[in-house]
Parts: sequence; C-alpha cells; structure tokens
Amino acid sequence: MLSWNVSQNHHQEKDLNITASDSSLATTPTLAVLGFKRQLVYHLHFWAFVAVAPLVLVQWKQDHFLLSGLLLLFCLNALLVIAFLRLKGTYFLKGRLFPLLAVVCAAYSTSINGHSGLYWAYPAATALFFLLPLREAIVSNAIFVAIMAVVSFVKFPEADFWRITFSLGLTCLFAMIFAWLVGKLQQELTRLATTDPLTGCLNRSQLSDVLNSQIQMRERYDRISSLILLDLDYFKTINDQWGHLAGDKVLKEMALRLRKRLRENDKLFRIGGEEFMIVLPETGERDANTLAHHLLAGISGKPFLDNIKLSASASVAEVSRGETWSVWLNRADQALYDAKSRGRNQVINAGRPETTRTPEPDGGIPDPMIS
Ligand SMILES: Nc1nc2c(ncn2[C@@H]2O[C@H](COP(=O)(O)OP(=O)(O)OP(=O)(O)O)[C@@H](O)[C@H]2O)c(=O)[nH]1
Repeated sequence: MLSWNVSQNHHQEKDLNITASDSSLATTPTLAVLGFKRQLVYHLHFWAFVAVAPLVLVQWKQDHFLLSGLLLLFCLNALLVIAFLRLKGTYFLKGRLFPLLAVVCAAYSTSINGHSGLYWAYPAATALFFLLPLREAIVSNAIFVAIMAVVSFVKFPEADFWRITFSLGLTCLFAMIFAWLVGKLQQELTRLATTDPLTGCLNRSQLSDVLNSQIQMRERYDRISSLILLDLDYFKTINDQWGHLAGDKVLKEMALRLRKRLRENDKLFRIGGEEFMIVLPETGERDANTLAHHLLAGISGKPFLDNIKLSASASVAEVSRGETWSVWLNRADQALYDAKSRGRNQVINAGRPETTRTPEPDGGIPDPMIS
C-alpha cells in the first residue's frame, strides 16, 4: 500500500532534487506521484488556513484565549508548511503538526463551544488520512474519535453522544476507504507506467532515476555499480520465421531467464525491442562480466519455446567517477555495438575493452538456428 508519508517523500524528493515549483513538469511517474502528494498537502494547509484564520479573532473576542492561541498556532504552522513547500520544496516538521493541532483544537473547541466546535471535528478527521501514513492515520483517528466521544458524553445529552460518535466514526471509515483506494490506484498506475506490459521488466521511465541513484552512491559513498546491456542476436529472423507472437513469447521467456539469475536488488529493464539493461548495485566490472557470461550461456544453452535457438550480445560498464548517467549508458552502448560488430554472442567491457567469448556448445558462433 502506498502511504501518504510526507517525511518519506521528502527524502525521495531531495534525492531527486526537485522543488515545489516544478511539480507540473514531472518527467517520471515517481515525480508525478510526489508532485500530487505535495499539492495535496499544500492545498489542505492553504484552505485550512483560510477557514481557521478568522476564528482566531472570533474566539479571542469571546474571551477564549487558549483556543484562540491554539488556532493561531495552527494558522502559523499552515503558513510555514506552505512557505517551506513553495520556497524549499520540503515539509516543515514533516507535516505532523497539522493533524495534532487540528485534533486538539476540535476537541477543546467542542468542550467549550458545544456543537459549533464539534462541526470542525469532521474535516479534521478527514484531513488526517491525507497527511499521515494510513496506519498512523487509523490509530490517530481512533484516538480522536475516542476523545470526541468522551467530550460529547460529558457535554451533550446521551442521544447526541451516540449520534456524534457514530457519525464521526463513519466519516473516518469513509475517509479511510477513500485514501486506501486512492493509494492502491496510485500504486497500480505507477506500476503500469513504469513497467513493460509484455515482459514485466522496468521500462525507460525509470532509467534515469535508477542510474542516477547509482551514480550518487558512487559519488557520495564510493560504492561501485555496473550495468549490463544485453541484446538478442538476429531477433528479426525469429519474427520473420515464426511470427510476432512467437517473438513476443521469446521475449517473455528471455525476461524470465534473466530474472532467475539476478539478485533482488538488481534492476532489469527492457529498453528496446530485444534489448535489455541490468543495473547491478555493489557490483564491479569483473563480477558483472562473469554474470553477463552466465546470462549469455543461459540464453544460448537452451532453445526458446523448446526449439528456437538464440544467442545474445552483451556489454558491461562500471560507473566511473564524475560521469552522468547518459555518458555511462553511452559507453555501454558503444561496447554493445562493438560486440555486435565483432561477430555477436560475446561480452565486451566498456571500460577496458576486452573481448571474451561465451563458450558455445557446438564451438561456433550461432546464427539463429531453428532446431
Ligand atoms: N515480437 C516482437 N518483436 C519485436 C518487439 N520489439 C521489437 N521487435 C523486433 O525486433 C527486431 C529487431 O531487429 P534488429 O534491430 O534488426 O535486430 P536483430 O535482428 O536482433 O539484429 P542484431 O541486433 O543486429 O543482432 C525487429 O524485427 C522488431 O520488429 C516486440 O515487442 N515483439
């Protein structure tokens, strides 16, 4: 379940180096989701400020100085959250003060103002589900409903107490279901936007994010990662001889075979028709090269769909200090091009070009053979 945890988002946003002003220019699904959440937090605080600010004076005039002070604090927090989001792109105090102050103000206002204070409990309870992670919101709302039940038990006739408790509980339930479904929908849309429907591999939308995060690991912590580019050889002939449907099935099987050999942290992309990219965190060029050989052997060693023999070419590139993701990828791309032009079915390292052939069962370099 995708939570509404603004503090977690904050770290992601900092890593992705975005600010409040560029939310409308999201270039990846991840950024679009973060932009959506930021706008939600922004609007909740803005409209809450507009609604509550006049009440500071109203309560002051009624000599409710403590409530007026609490409401003032609520408004100041809303202004700070808005200012931090707009100017720094961060969440002031992780957005935690709004729920706390809203609950305290609503409960206290009900205890001194009766029904006119109670009405504020409903928007406050709803807002919790959009500002806190789901579990935290459920617990906070359970406590809130319990507090409001006690206040209304003391303050109102018994019939009102039951009405208030049930209607507030029902409001919380509806808000929870809505927030939960929106979170699930968001998660599903993100999955659809970030994966290739045919193979289930990541698609290009995640490419720069994933490569950039590996580059940051290299720059900040001197952690090495590598990538492998892998392209099926003469794939066109498979389509030509067996049809596109068979070609699709081969690609699916290819993704399965690759995935089987990868670790959980490794990221498998399909970046072109029959071209795959694997990002290997914490892996140097030598280990990546060994893995690439295993992958190629796994492809050429067993026919696809039981009788389609294939081979693949691959390149390996370890991330270098100071290079951008596109330079890193271009190095790998150039090495893959070399692997193709030197006869295919081989691995070439991008850094120190060296050619090593994958042993063929029959000793030759296979053209795609239909056995
Ligand atoms: N079935 C199927 N074929 C695809 C898909 N995407 C791309 N292709 C095909 O993949 C083939 C790629 O052809 P080329 O780029 O010439 O590559 P190749 O035949 O593998 O030759 P080399 O890479 O040079 O070894 C084309 O025929 C595309 O139509 C897909 O999703 N499904």
